[in-house]
Amino acid sequence: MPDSKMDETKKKKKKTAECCGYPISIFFIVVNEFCERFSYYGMRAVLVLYFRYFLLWDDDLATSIYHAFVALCYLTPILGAIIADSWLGKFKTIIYLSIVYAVGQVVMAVSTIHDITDANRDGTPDNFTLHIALSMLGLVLIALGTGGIKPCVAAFGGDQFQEHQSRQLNTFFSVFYLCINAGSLLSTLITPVLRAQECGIHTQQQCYPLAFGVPAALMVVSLVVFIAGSGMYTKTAPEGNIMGSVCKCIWFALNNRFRHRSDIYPKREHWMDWAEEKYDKLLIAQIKMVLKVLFLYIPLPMFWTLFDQKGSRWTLQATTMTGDFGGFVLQPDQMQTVNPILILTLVPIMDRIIFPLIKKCGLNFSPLKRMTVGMLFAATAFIAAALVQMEIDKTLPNFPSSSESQLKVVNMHSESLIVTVPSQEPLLIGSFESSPDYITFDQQDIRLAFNTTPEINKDLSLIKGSRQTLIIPSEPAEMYLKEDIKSKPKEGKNAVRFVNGWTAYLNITNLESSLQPSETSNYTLVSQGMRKFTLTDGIQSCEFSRKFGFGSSYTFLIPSDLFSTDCESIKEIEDMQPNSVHMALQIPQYFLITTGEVMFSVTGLQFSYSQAPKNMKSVLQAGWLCTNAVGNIIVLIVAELGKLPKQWAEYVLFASLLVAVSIIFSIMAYFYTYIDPAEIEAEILKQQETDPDKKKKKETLEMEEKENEQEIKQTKI
Ligand SMILES: CC(C)C[C@H](NC(=O)CN)C(=O)O
Repeated sequence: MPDSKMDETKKKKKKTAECCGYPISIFFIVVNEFCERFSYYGMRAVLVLYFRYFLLWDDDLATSIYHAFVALCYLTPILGAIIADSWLGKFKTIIYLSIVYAVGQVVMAVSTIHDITDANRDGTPDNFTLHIALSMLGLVLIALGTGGIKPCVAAFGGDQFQEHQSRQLNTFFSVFYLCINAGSLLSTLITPVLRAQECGIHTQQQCYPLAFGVPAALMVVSLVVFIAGSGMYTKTAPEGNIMGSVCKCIWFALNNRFRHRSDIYPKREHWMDWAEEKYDKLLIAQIKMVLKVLFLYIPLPMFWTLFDQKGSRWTLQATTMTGDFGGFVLQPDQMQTVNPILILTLVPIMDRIIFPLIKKCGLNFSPLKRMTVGMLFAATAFIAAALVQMEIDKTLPNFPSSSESQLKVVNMHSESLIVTVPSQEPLLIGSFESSPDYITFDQQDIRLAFNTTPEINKDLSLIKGSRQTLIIPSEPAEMYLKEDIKSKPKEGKNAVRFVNGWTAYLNITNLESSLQPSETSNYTLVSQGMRKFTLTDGIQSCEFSRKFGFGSSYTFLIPSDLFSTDCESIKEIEDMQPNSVHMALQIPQYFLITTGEVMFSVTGLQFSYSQAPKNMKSVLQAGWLCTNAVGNIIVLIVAELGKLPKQWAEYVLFASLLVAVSIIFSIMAYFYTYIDPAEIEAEILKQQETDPDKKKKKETLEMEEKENEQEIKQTKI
């Protein structure tokens, strides 16, 4: 860094106003971070639902676009860092990219207003292409904004501290992390509630515009708060195209090393020293510092691979559990809020009690050791998840394998029936009852015999890997097969269907269409809690209520005396038991992974700042965030490729991989020597002032280059 610029920064640093030992300016930065994270996580909380139920994408497309968006959000930091460190400086970069971000959030919110294309006023958008185009544009702008400012805000916060405030600097990173999680916790709780409201101009629909609009407003607030602190910040000037210089310098070092590969040239301490002929010693030293840290980052994505499965695999696991806590009911996706809640409690405990206690015991719990322990905690969390999964597996129905088929028989006939089934004892099925459970067959084609008069023999061709129910209506000869669900219903919901034993058409609330006599409806999904169904044939009606748990499936048999018994004679057949393992069992795994996160992520954030040269702080923050993006990409790949037959086995595999990676990381960390970049930089600057060799080396190189050029010309002639 040129001396004049260093002096300028120092001069500015002297002026910063303090409160309790902290620069006042960081107040604006942490509030800005809180609002920004509220905006980001709030929008993310309802994004998949928007894809699924507004744009009507299928599950796979919705999940893939969601993960691709998250990965993009953690890849764009490198762009933001380059802009900040090389061109605009952190302050301006944060302002400009925050504007892009806010515009993105507004575009996203606009894309969710169904009325803008609902010309026929039926409550569904008429022009999906416009909504998709707007939302994709919004998401790209958001990813650019959120990712772009992310490395700059943390580093800019760090820049506000002076040399004597190193203790406060560490606390700042913890408070910064607290704000991230406070913002994420509040928005994850609030935006789903906003989404559940109904709003609209022509028709009342789920209120996505409000759920996306509030995060957009918070982003504007975040920008205003940041600008409000403008007069108080320490602003370090950008250093010119630093990334360009870094790349050229590395390229030159590699080239020069290759040109001097013969043994006659004396070895140099580091391969980057081969750039000495042309480049500043300071730049070379700075690149060495950055490369050393980036090398150390190589194993880190594995941590995020496990960490980010909270939102996917662990939430899916929660859908096979029960969330009834007596006084309140927790939905499967709400379990994720346990993470920010624990962060808010664990960060102060670690900072104020655990780490000082460890220090008091005389143990050197260095940042890299903390990160290793953090990884081990995350691995243990996955072992805990595997144990919970084993408990769940014990309660799951025995679903058919891909070569098996399963069958249940429902008798709606007025008399009991004896059914002869291949390689089974004959089944006695009472009138208006079903066979006790699904019968599993290895073959697809089976023949059933019924003791009706005359006897009926029925050849069935079952579907492999499926569960089916054979419905025997009041007229047994008209029996038919109906396909059943073969996995737990999504999102912890309950799948219900009705078989119409009433003598006329029936309309049932929540069902798509009316039911003909003897017909079986398709499944409809209902949430946990008390649910009411009104059944009517257009003349008479009655109400049927039932309390549902999580993840069950029922077939309700409607009798011929439906209205005379006021719906009370409806019979339920439990096709799938409700979940019985409690979601509270997930708390230990959340506790372990969050402890791991505090040790790994908060420390990593501090480490990336402290080990970076002054002009590359944002670049290193971006490198740190990229480890997260790579982790997310690994999740995508593993989810696609590595389908293990048992979920618990997959958890154990991930835990083992992380243990292996943490061992490698601890070895790498053992050889890492902590540095004070400012000290090294100052020393080199001092040396350079008195180095007569430098000029000579440059001259020699220039001469060599000229000679080469002449040689080339002569050869051409
Ligand atoms: C760990 C993320 C890369 C950073 C952080 N997330 C959390 O703190 C989640 N507990 C964020 O900045 O969003």
